[in-house]
Amino acid sequence: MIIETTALVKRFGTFTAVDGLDLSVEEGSVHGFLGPNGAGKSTTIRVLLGLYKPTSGQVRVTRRISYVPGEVTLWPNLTGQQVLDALAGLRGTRDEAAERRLADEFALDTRRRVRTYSKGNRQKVALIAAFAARTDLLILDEPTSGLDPLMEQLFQRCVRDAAAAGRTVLLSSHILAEVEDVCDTVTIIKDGRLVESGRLADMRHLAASAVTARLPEDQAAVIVNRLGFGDCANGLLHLSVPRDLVPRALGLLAEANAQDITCTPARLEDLFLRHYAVAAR
Ligand SMILES: Nc1ncnc2c1ncn2[C@@H]1O[C@H](COP(=O)(O)OP(=O)(O)OP(=O)(O)O)[C@@H](O)[C@H]1O
Repeated sequence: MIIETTALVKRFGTFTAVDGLDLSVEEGSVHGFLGPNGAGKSTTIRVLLGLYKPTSGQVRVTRRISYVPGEVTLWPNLTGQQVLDALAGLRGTRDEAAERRLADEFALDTRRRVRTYSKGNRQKVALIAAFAARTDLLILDEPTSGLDPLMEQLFQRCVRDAAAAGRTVLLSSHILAEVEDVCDTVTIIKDGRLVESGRLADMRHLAASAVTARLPEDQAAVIVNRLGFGDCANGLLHLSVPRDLVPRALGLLAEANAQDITCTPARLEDLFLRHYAVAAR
């Protein structure tokens, strides 16, 4: 594990922001870090970075980290290039060719002063510095909130490239499609506690597929009866089918000569929203 926290607690006065969190991130993985507002993601990340001292619990993490926050604040009077120079100076190692290539791809004019940059452009400076650095771990805390869709695509490619190069990525995000596209494992937290953690593929398996088909109501009723679930309205049958029962359900529909059969695999969005809602109760 490149990140491992055990029973991590972080209190601010009497308020407990992180409440006994076990977070494990395997080396080489792209790990999504999810949870509703105020769940404790940024606080956990700040503990990992050494910016906050844990109240109790253990933290193990590599020291070779690049970090990109959601709100990037930089020296306003420096140009983008001077900021990249300064960050490289602090880090001590540098791959200037990679920085130039990324600045080009992100279409960032590094000759301009940071003061004149939009939120997205400030994020680009931090992302370029992070991706170009030769660090083992990228900690990205909602890093794409200011990026347009084209840049979001480029961001996702950079994450995949980082993973292909053997680096680990911890990505905190509210953009579920982004997490679904780039992450292989996720941790969901709420109120500073773990709700769920594991491989995305396994979580998908736990969720139901949506099956619809058109067939006469009496035949639909037979299928609903045999499966033990389902709703039929206006000749359209709706089934929410656990993954392992999908072949059986489709077999029954084919036997009954159903028309317009559709089968949609579980969307992670539904799964996450369910988790958020369950956790919020
Ligand atoms: N320095 C601080 N002092 C007091 N309370 C804090 C401090 N930092 C965070 N908190 C509180 O801890 C809780 C967790 O905040 P945190 O920023 O870690 O959540 P988050 O999961 O990152 O949320 P979001 O998705 O909105 O960014 C919040 O209720 C917040 O108000």
